[in-house]
Amino acid sequence: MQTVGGNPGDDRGRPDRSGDRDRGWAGRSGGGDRAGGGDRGRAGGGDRGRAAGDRDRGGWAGADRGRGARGGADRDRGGNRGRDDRDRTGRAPRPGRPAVDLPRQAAYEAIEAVHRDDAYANLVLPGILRDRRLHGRDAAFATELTYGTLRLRGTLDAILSAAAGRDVARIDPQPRDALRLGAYQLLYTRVPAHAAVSSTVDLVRSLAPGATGFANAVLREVAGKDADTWLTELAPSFETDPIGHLACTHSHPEWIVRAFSEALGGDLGETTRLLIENNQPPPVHLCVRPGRADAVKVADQVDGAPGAFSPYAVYLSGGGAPGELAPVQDGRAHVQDEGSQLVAAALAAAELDGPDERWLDLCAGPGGKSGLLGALAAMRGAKLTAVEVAEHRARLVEQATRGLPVTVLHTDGRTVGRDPDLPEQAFDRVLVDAPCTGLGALRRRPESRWRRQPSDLPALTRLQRELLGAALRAVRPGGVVGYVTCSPHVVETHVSVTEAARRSGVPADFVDARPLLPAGMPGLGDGPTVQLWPHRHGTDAMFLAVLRRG
Ligand SMILES: C[S@@+](CC[C@H](N)C(=O)[O-])C[C@H]1O[C@@H](n2cnc3c(N)ncnc32)[C@H](O)[C@@H]1O
Repeated sequence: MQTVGGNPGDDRGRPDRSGDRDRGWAGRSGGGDRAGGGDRGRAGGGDRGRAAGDRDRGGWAGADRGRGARGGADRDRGGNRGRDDRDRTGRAPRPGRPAVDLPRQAAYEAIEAVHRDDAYANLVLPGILRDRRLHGRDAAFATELTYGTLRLRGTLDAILSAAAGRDVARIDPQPRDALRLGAYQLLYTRVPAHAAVSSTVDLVRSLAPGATGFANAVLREVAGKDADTWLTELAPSFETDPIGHLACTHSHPEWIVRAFSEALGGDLGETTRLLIENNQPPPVHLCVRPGRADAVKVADQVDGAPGAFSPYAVYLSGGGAPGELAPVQDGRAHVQDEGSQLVAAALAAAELDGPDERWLDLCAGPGGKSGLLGALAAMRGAKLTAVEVAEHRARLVEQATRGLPVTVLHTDGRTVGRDPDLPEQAFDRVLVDAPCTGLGALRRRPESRWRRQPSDLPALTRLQRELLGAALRAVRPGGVVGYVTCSPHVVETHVSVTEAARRSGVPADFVDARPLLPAGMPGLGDGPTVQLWPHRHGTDAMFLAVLRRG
C-alpha cells in the first residue's frame, strides 16, 4: 500500500477500461459534448447541424448526381474547388493536400484515433481542437460530428453497406471513417447535402485518392433517401425481431439492447426511450460541495439551474468548458452527473446506530464521489479513506479531495484485513463504486457501446463480487455498505450483489435505498435497490444497493 502524495497526474488520453464515467470532471473539453439540444428523433443524432448553421455554401463539388454508388471511378475532379482554398485560420492548405475545413478535419482525426488507436473521444478531441485552434461554433460543430458519428456508427454502417453494395468491413479504414462522417452529416444534421458530400469527398481525396470516386458515388446513394426511409428498408421488422429492430434503428449493439430491456422488465417502449436518450448529448452537471457553497447561488453565478433532485446539483446550460468556471476552479464545485451525486449522498443519509466517524470509498478514482463524501464527512466531523488501485487515478483523487478530511490510499481494495490501513470491521460507511461496463453512461462515451463486449462481464463481475466482499469485511456490525455501478446490466447489479453477499459469509441485510434519495423522486421502483435512468431521471443509469452488516 502507498499513501498518495506529490504532484497530481493527468490522465487525459490514457485508455482505461475501468468504468470511469465521471472522468469528465477531470478533463472535459471546452466543447464537451454540448453541441446543442438535440433532436429526439429516430436514431437520435445529437444536434443535427445546429452548430453548422449555414456554414456550408459550397456546391456539389462537381459531383455528378444520379450515378449509382457502385461505380468507383474518380469522377469528381475539382472537389470543393469552388471554395476558398484557405482554411479557417487563413493558412493555405499544405501543398498536395486538398482543403478540408478544420471542424470536419478535426472530427475525422478524432474518429480515426478512436478506431485506430483505441482512443477515447472525450479525451482525444480536446487536444485536437486545441491544436487546430477551434473555438466556439467551430469547436461545437467538430464535437457534434465526432460524437454523433461515433454514437450512430451501427446505423451508419448498415446504411453505408447497403449504399456501397458491400460490407463496410471491406472498405479501407480511412475512407470508411470519412464515409461515416459524411453519412452522419447527410442523414442526421442540417448540413446541406452538397456540403456534406463535397467536404467528405475532399477528405477522402486527401486520405486515399484512389477511393475518391467510390466515396462520391456511395455518398450520393446515401443522400438519395432520408434516415427513416433507409431504416424502413434495412431494419428487421419490430414484430418479428424487436431487439434487432431497436438495435438497428437506434444504433446500439443487440446484446446491450437486450440487457437494457431485461433491466427494464421487458418494457420495449421504455427501452426505446432509453435508447433515444443514449443518442443525445449528455447534460453537464456540477456538484456544489456542501459546506463550501450553496447550489442555488452557484447556479445563479454560472447561469445554470439548480438540479431537480440532488440538493448539490447545478445543471449547466450552455457550451464552454465547465472546468474553467470559477466555482470549479476554486474548489466549491466539481463536474459530476446528478445520479452519481444521489447515490453517494444516499450512503451518507443511511441511519446508523453508534459512531459515524470512519468512512471508506473502496474504488475512488478519479474522485468524484470522494469529493462529495469528503465534503459531507467534513461537515459531520468524520474522515474518509479513499482507495484506488491505479496510481494515476489515485493522484486524481488526491487532487479532487484537497482540503477535505480524506486520506488517499493507492492500493487494491480487496486487501481489506491484510493491509493495516484497511482493517476489518473498522468503518461506519463504505462505498463500493465498482468497475463495470459503464453501460449506464453511454451518452458520455460515444464509442463505448461498440467496444464493450459480453465477454467483458465475467472478469468484471468477479471483481465486483470481490470488492463488495471486501467492503462487507471492512464495515463494522451495524454499519452500511453502498454498492454502486453505472451499469444497469442485471448481472452487474442484482446478480453481483446477491452473489457477493451470499459468498462473503458476512451477515448483511438489504436496506431500502429509496428513502435515502430525495423525497418525491419518481420512478424508483419497488426497492430495496434503486436504478436511476437517463430517460426517467435525466441522470446516468446508476444502480444502488445498500446493505447493513448484522
Ligand atoms: C467506477 S470507477 C469509480 C469512480 C469514482 N468513485 C468517482 O466517483 O469518481 C471504479 C474505480 O475502481 C478502480 N478499481 C478497480 N479495481 C480496483 C481494486 N481492486 N481496488 C481499488 N480500486 C479499484 C478503478 O481504477 C476505477 O478508478
